[in-house]
Formats: sequence, C-alpha cells, structure tokens
Amino acid sequence: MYKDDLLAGKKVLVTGGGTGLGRSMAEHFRRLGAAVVICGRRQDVLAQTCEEVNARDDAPEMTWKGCDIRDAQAVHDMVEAIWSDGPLDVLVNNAAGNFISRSHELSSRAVDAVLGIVLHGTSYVTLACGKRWLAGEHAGNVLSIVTSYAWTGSAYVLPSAMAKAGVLAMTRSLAVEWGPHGIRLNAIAPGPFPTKGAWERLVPRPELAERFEQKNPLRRAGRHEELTNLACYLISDQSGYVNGEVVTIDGGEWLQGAGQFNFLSEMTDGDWEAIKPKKK
Ligand SMILES: CCCCCCCCCCC/C=C/C(=O)SCCNC(=O)CCNC(=O)[C@H](O)C(C)(C)COP(=O)(O)OP(=O)(O)OC[C@H]1O[C@@H](n2cnc3c(N)ncnc32)[C@H](O)[C@@H]1OP(=O)(O)O
Ligand SMILES: NC(=O)C1=CN([C@@H]2O[C@H](COP(=O)(O)OP(=O)(O)OC[C@H]3O[C@@H](n4cnc5c(N)ncnc54)[C@H](OP(=O)(O)O)[C@@H]3O)[C@@H](O)[C@H]2O)C=CC1
Repeated sequence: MYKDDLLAGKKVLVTGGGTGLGRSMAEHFRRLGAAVVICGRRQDVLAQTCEEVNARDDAPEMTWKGCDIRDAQAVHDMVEAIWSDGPLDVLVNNAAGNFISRSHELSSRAVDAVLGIVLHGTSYVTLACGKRWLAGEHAGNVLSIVTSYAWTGSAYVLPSAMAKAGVLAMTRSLAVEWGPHGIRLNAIAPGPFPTKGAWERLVPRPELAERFEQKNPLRRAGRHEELTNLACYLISDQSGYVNGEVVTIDGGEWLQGAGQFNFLSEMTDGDWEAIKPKKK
C-alpha cells in the first residue's frame, strides 16, 4: 500500500510492542524502513519478538527495552537510553491493561492497576519524550491507541474507560500546546481486533467472542493490517497536517450503537412490507 521507504530514517518507540496490535504495528513500521524499539515488562517476550522479526529479512533491526511504564524512573532511564544515539521521532502509546468486572466489585488496587498503565504510564512516556523534543527543537509525533468508549464510556470496563478518556484528553491538549513546536499528537480508536491479550481478559465465554466480533455494520472483526496501515499513515510525514485527531476504525460499531433506530436492521422483509402505506 505504501512505498517501501515511507518510514525510512525514523526512530519509533512502540510501548507494549512485544505482543498483539503493538507487535503488528512495530513489524509494519520496520518493513517500511523505521528503526523500531519495543518496550514492555516481560523481557523474554520482547526478546523473542525481536528475534523472530529480525530473522525474517534485512530491514532495520528491531530492538527492545524492558520497561514498566508505571515506573516514572524506569521510563526516564529508557528514554535517556533511546536518545543516547540520537532523538526519537515517533512515540506510539500502545501499552495497556484491561479486564471486565462489575464496577462495584473493583478494589482500589484493581482501579490503580489499569489507571497506572494506561493513564499514568502513557503520560510519563509522552512527557519524557516531549520534554526532549522541545529542548532539542526536534519535531515529534505521538500516536496513542485508545478505544471508541473513550468518549462514550462503557459499563464493565470502568478503569479502562476513564483512562482512555484521559489519554484522548492528553492528545487534544498537547496537540495544541506542542503543535507550534512541530510536535503532532493523534489517536486511533479501534473496535474489536482479535489479540490474545484482549480476548483472554475481555471475552467471558468463547461463544460471546463471535457475537461481539459481528456486532458492527460490517459483521466482522478488524484485521491487524487494516489498523497498521492507518498507523503507518499517521506516523508518516504524509499526515503532516493531521493534529489532535482521533480516527475510529471499528467497522461502524459505535455509531450502530448510537442511532436510535439502528436496531431496525433486525426487521424482516415481511415487517417492512407490513408497514408500507397501502396503495388505494
Ligand atoms: C465480549 C467480547 C469482548 C471482546 C473484546 C473486544 C475489545 C473491545 C475493546 C476493548 C478496548 C481495550 C482493550 C484493551 O485494553 S486490551 C489490553 C489487554 N491486555 C492487557 O490487559 C495486558 C496487561 N494486563 C495486565 O497485566 C493485567 O491484566 C492487569 C491490568 C490486571 C495488571 O496486572 P498487575 O500484575 O499489575 O495486577 P495484579 O494481577 O497484581 O492485580 C492488581 C489488582 O487488580 C485486581 N484484578 C486483576 N484482574 C482483575 C479482574 N479480572 N477482575 C477484578 N479485579 C482484578 C487484582 O485482584 C488486584 O487487586 P487486589 O489486590 O485488591 O485483589
Ligand atoms: N484488541 C482490541 O480489540 C483492542 C485493543 N485496543 C488497544 O490496543 C492496544 C493493544 O492491545 P492488544 O494488542 O489487544 O493487547 P495486548 O495485551 O497484546 O497488549 C498490551 C501490551 O502492553 C504491555 N504492557 C502492559 N502493561 C505494561 C506496563 N506497565 N509497561 C509496559 N508495557 C506494558 C504488555 O506487555 P507486558 O505485559 O510484557 O508488559 C503488552 O505487550 C491497547 O492500548 C488496547 O487498549 C483498543 C481497542 C480494541
């Protein structure tokens, strides 16, 4: 879809890039010429991902840093190390934590577990990079992966909904504050994209997965390359005038839930015939 060198010369950090959508994005960025660094807590997972990906071809080497983004000092150390051989160009805030729970049953530690990763961790990494971009007068680009319930809210994933709303607010706030310095911030709001991490934590019963994947106008889940293509565009210079935007990629799922009459897609042909005005 893109020229092979779309991202050549760009250094990109993908948080949570060892698994799932983060890994898919990291692989695609690398194929388009970016020098990609992935981070996460599980070093064995990161090392294995890099080994598998780097063995495939001679695109720029993908590297990894073990880092728990909830730990501001660890984030500082990681970002310093990344900057030691030249500034980063792109940060992709992808790392997240989530699970389903009835909200009145959440413990304070459960709330903190999700807010700590998604809200605090994401802001630590973004601020650590932004400070360096501003000090070095270097153009920067931040892409955050949120979700469509960042603006609608959602039952049963309360801490995630609160945290993703915060990340969206960060995106819009900093897009204005840092735009004059050549730093852009955008977000992607995905619908269902099957990954082990999400499905293990969010699908209560296997048969519900299929129902969930089909509850959008396109009647299917997203394909990883559909999301990674969008991410490549947003982190490339081709999207240079897009700033403070959130792009939804959900097959129309959230709109389907919004329109008051959308449920009429359940009506049969007979139902529609029956309500047609009778010709005299
Ligand atoms: C119906 C079909 C649905 C299909 C899905 C479609 C997708 C739709 C869009 C969803 C949008 C967002 C998606 C995502 O973000 S997916 C990302 C999923 N990946 C991850 O979550 C990876 C990282 N996650 C984790 O590491 C853990 O899950 C966790 C977030 C819990 C953090 O781990 P940590 O080790 O820090 O936490 P602890 O295990 O020590 O637990 C801390 C406290 O949290 C309580 N807890 C943990 N899990 C649950 C649970 N399932 N329910 C209630 N409470 C939970 C735990 O008990 C601890 O509290 P206490 O000490 O008080 O017991
Ligand atoms: N899959 C989907 O349908 C949807 C996903 N999303 C979003 O997409 C993104 C990716 O999710 P997905 O790929 O499905 O899930 P994964 O569970 O595969 O990815 C989450 C990643 O975050 C990393 N991570 C978690 N906590 C931390 C931490 N404290 N420090 C550093 N890294 C951390 C994990 O690695 P480790 O555990 O080793 O730290 C893991 O690699 C998330 O932002 C999610 O909210 C949004 C909407 C829908």
